[in-house]
Amino acid sequence: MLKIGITGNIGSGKTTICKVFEVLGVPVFYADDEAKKVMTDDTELIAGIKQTFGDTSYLEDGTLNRKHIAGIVFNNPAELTKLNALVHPAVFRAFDKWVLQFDTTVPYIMKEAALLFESDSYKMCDRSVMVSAPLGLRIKRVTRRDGITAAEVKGRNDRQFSEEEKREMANDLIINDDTQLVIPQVLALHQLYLSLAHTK
Ligand SMILES: CC(C)(COP(=O)(O)OP(=O)(O)OC[C@H]1O[C@@H](n2cnc3c(N)ncnc32)[C@H](O)[C@@H]1O)[C@@H](O)C(=O)NCCC(=O)NCCS
Ligand SMILES: Nc1ncnc2c1ncn2[C@@H]1O[C@H](COP(=O)(O)OP(=O)(O)OP(=O)(O)O)[C@@H](O)[C@H]1O
Repeated sequence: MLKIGITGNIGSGKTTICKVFEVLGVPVFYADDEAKKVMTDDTELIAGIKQTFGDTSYLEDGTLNRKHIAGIVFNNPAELTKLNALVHPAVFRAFDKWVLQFDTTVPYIMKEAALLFESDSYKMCDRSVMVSAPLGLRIKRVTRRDGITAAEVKGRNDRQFSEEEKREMANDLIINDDTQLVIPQVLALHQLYLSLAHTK
């Protein structure tokens, strides 16, 4: 079974594109969602987060105070490094466990992660694909989707590898810039991954 990492900077459209792969029957692991899950389920991790970012990191109902944490980490690279060091190992463990449920009847699975390259998790994949879109369009999408400011989106984007670096590192590319059709690009890659899986 082939493991394909799919990434892209904030607002590139990687989740949207993964939904298309899912329609084609491809199982997808969403690392960003899993990060949120472990941060509210894993008691050791919760204790570590409270110790590092304060008790206000969680709301009274036990949910993550995302605004509080985002306010700290996206304004201070050293704090972001601490958060990543706490959360990423738990997400890696969850992925290793998730992958075990698939047998050889599944030709390939995908791991969707904003930080596939930054966190080195691409090294656990056989191949990678990057979803690319210009910054202006990504800012427009995320301000609309999340109700955060353009400056906040830019701040997060600045904490990620550049579009150019990611394009260089990825094996494959999907352009999601509102000018090129996405579905034909996904179908072409799906055929490629099926053929690679059969020759693996
Ligand atoms: C700081 C948190 C609480 C903010 O939550 P919020 O709901 O506002 O954002 P969300 O998690 O949906 O992320 C939205 C986008 O922000 C960017 N982003 C998130 N985490 C990071 C990070 N550690 N470094 C750089 N960019 C990031 C990504 O492009 C992501 O897709 C949250 O992002 C978080 O816990 N991040 C740490 C875990 C992590 O690294 N997740 C991403 C990969 S596993
Ligand atoms: N080709 C497209 N056409 C129209 N809207 C799109 C397209 N691609 C993405 N979007 C919209 O842009 C927003 C961002 O897309 P999506 O959530 O898939 O990006 P992402 O890369 O997963 O973002 P993040 O890194 O912030 O989690 C969503 O509201 C989505 O519906």
